[in-house]
Amino acid sequence: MNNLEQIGWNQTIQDIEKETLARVITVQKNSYQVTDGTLDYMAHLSGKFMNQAINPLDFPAVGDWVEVLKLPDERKAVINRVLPRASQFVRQAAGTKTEPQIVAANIDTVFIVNSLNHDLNLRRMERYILSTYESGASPVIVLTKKDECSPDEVEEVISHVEGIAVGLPIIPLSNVTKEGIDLLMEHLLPMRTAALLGSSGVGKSTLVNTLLGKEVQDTKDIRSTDSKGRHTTTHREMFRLPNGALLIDTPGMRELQLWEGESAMESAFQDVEAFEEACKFNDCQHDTEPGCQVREAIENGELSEERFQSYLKLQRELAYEKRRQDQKAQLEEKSKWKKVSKNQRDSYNFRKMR
Ligand SMILES: Nc1nc2c(ncn2[C@@H]2O[C@H](COP(=O)(O)OP(=O)(O)OP(=O)(O)O)[C@@H](O)[C@H]2O)c(=O)[nH]1
Ligand SMILES: [Zn+2]
Repeated sequence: MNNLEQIGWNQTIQDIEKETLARVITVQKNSYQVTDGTLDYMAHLSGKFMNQAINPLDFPAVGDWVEVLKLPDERKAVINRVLPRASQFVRQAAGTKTEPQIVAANIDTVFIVNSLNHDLNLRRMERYILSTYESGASPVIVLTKKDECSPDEVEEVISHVEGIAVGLPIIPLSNVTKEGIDLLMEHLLPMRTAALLGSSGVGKSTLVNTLLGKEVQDTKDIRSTDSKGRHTTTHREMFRLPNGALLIDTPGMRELQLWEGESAMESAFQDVEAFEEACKFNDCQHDTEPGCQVREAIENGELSEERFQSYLKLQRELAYEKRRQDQKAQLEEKSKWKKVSKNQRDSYNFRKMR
């Protein structure tokens, strides 16, 4: 097996020398850790890269394929280029700036992890499904802690989840008894990349350990008895499973917010949009209009009021985001024209002076 195949490379690209390719496994501020499938390297961005990168999305993220210059003796590398991405998770950077930030790249499947035994938040799950579709990856719903529930309880949770995760695989499992892990493995194929998404405490780190068959990710239990400062060492964010599948578990995925998602809404809310399309009037507000299929679906129980409200709320948020982005684009356009016209003035003044 070629060493790049070990980190998910399954294509041939003629214009790159294979030896110079690596995959980003950890990002910490301006320092990167990359792997060529055999060795890990500490990497930084080359001057050439810095000169070309203008957009925050140009910078490498966990899962990115990068073209590097390797210094094998020192286990160091210089990143020259980020290869085009098959998928990308984007979130807004912290603070008030309307700036996108890339969380992870080249993910094929996202495991949306929830615990079966408490705090099942369907609205949050809808958001995760939406974010996953937005990124270009496929969602799979994972329900942990099956060992703590009776079969009836498991069935009940699944029936709730089925109502919102339309057509998606739903996998109940236990990290304790390992029941259901084999079903999860069907979505962890060699050379493909999966990532974990879900709230704190649902069992993501435990799942990583289960899948790797060893303790690599600290779990809650351990962390609480932990002395301070132990986590200053680099925390790996991408793992290779024994079968060759790759698994991304990055803290960035836990703070996702919505960013551009109109087409994703269609996928995540197919059921609601189908009712909407059937309304008698094109501009139906789903309020008191005659022939409103949305209201009818809610009344006869085909659609839950909560899901419809959640759909409206997410739509409003997306509209708000879009306005903010448009505003920002307008401002940028303005300042660009200011610069252009200043240049024109300058050259005009220059001609006059001659
Ligand atoms: N009974 C049972 N407990 C589990 C299972 N999976 C995880 N746990 C426990 O749940 C707690 C939280 O698990 P973690 O793996 O730390 O959760 P996490 O999602 O990684 O949490 P963060 O790191 O805060 O995001 C730990 O005490 C685990 O031992 C399971 O399938 N069954
Ligand atoms: Zn209607």
